[in-house]
Amino acid sequence: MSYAIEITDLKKKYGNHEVLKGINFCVEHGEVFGILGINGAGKTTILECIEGFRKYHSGNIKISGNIGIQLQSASLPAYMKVSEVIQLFSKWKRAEIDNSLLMALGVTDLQKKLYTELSAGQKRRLHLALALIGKPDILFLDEPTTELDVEGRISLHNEIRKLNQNGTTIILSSHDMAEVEALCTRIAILNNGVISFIGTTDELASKVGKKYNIKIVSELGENEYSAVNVADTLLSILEEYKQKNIDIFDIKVNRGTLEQHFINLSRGCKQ
Ligand SMILES: Nc1ncnc2c1ncn2[C@@H]1O[C@H](COP(=O)(O)OP(=O)(O)OP(=O)(O)O)[C@@H](O)[C@H]1O
Repeated sequence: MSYAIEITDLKKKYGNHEVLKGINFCVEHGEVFGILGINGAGKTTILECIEGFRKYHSGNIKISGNIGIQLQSASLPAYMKVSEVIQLFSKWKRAEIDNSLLMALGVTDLQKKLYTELSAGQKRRLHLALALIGKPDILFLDEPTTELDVEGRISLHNEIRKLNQNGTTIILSSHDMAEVEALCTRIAILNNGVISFIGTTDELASKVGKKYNIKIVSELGENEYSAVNVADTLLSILEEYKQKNIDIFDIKVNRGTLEQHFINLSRGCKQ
């Protein structure tokens, strides 16, 4: 089988700090593949090694297709106009500017603005548009929706989905399990320099077991409970509050993040 990306035994150190201790994974053509991990786990390092921006000490990286890379925030000169940045990138990539793409990403109306005048969300959109000049087969997104509000995240997620439906293979890094659940066909979780899980989010859920957090805000303050069966647990909590005549002001039920469960499991923490 031919893969879009094949990584074999990738190792990387910064001084004596071994950040990647032998990473192995493949990304299939047409996948949205997520790399997850806590701060400092090495997500950006992996992406930058694959993109060719970072040297690595050993291992192999094979890429099949042309690539587009979404820049990090504040990575362009502050006083360049958006139109100038777009022209610069299209010359550099020797590709025509795709006006329909700029329109779809909401970049058309920003062209007269200086880069420094853009909001975080507008910068993310511009960075995505720049990454897509030349129609890459494989798109790299490093924490694509950090700093965005809910509306900005949803709209960028929709654009990412559309790109994937049109055949672009996407590899993204994130700390946000909700984001990767919404977007990714498969995920890899990075932990202490190795991949401690690879598979679908459903496979991860069945591996760690589904748990929910119940938060009760009452006249006594906030109390949190963990539950596998929400209805049964909630019922018994409510009975207890009723018997003790305690006023409840608010109840919230969230699914505990799969990522946290998994990281806890792999560190041997009590669930
Ligand atoms: N240029 C560098 N020199 C020295 N150490 C570095 C360098 N870049 C990264 N590191 C270290 O390597 C580790 C992994 O960093 P990396 O940025 O790859 O993690 P990350 O998972 O992307 O983190 P985050 O989620 O915070 O962006 C961290 O401990 C970091 O301090």
